[in-house]
Amino acid sequence: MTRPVIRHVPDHVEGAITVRSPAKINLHLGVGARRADGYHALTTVYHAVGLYDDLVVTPAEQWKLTLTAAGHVDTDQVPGGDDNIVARAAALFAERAPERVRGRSANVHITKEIPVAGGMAGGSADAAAALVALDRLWGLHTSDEDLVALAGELGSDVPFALFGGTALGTGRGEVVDPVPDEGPWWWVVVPSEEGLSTPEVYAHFDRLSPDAPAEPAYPTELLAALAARDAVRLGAALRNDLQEAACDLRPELGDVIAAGEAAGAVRGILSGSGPTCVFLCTSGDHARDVAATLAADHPVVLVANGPVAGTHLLEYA
Ligand SMILES: C[C@@](CO)(OP(=O)(O)O)[C@H](O)COP(=O)(O)OP(=O)(O)OC[C@H]1O[C@@H](n2ccc(N)nc2=O)[C@H](O)[C@@H]1O
Ligand SMILES: Nc1ncnc2c1ncn2[C@@H]1O[C@H](COP(=O)(O)OP(=O)(O)O)[C@@H](O)[C@H]1O
Repeated sequence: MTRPVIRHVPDHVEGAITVRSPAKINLHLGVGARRADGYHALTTVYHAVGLYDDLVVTPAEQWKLTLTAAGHVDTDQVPGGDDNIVARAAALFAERAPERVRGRSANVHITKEIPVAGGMAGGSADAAAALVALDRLWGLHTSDEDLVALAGELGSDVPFALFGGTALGTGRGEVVDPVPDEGPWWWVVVPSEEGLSTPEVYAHFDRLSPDAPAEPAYPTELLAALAARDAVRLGAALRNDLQEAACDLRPELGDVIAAGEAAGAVRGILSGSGPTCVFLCTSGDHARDVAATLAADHPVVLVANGPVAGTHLLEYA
């Protein structure tokens, strides 16, 4: 581990613990051919931005999961039972450390700001927060290395939520190496009312790109632009190999990207598998100007900066 991934979380807490996890965008999403295990080889540059989900976790006799959300979040799309990725995180601990988890449960309340099925890894953020909070609440003392490994079992994007910042993702996205990035970069975020399914976008990518290379494109110029702290250069280097497939499934996304660029953004790009579109701006004021223009035609327009911290503690009792 090149640096601690979880900031300021004590090893063990007795009462309630509130853990925060950020959304991500992909500054570079190089997608290779589908592998034998069904996943696609990726070379991606993850970037954590300031939209967050918070989990409040308290000890309880029986498991209970509740949810509240910002107005732009479609909570109907979030499963309440065993399919919720937070419940899957708890089940994974129970499977790996049955004698230590036996007899323990928790109440988990999620406060969601990250759009659901939006390509911003909101579920992954919740999973990362749950791993950290339940580990502390149940006194499991899981090492950072093991938490990252468990995160990778829950989803390809989950390890990055633990790291935050800006990082290179390889493998199927679960191998995370932090990249120096002093930022700040300013983004306008335009979610869609209806989410897009990540597997469907990857499947459509396969149809459109039957000859995708085994080795995805490497982001040499993008990493240089980050180091140079040059927004125009960074804008030109943004790349998302899933964008064509997502825009083919949802043609209106091309119009959203064009509208943001017409409003003066340095560059617009799809976030992950979409449908959220993000727009690079040169400053906070510039982002607010672009957001104000876009807000005339789009019901939800947010401003966020990055890079921000990965999963971290807000408070505990
Ligand atoms: C596209 C990306 C880009 O960062 O993000 P989102 O748009 O979902 O946020 C990720 O690759 C999504 O990661 P995540 O959402 O964790 O995916 P997983 O749960 O691991 O996998 C869900 C499904 O996505 C497809 N999948 C995922 C990762 C990958 N490298 N290749 C794939 O083909 C597979 O069909 C898999 O069954
Ligand atoms: N805690 C959770 N928050 C959001 N979605 C969840 C959660 N648990 C399970 N899901 C499921 O995961 C799917 C993908 O959600 P999400 O992580 O928000 O999007 P994306 O993969 O596009 O970044 C949702 O459609 C939902 O069915």
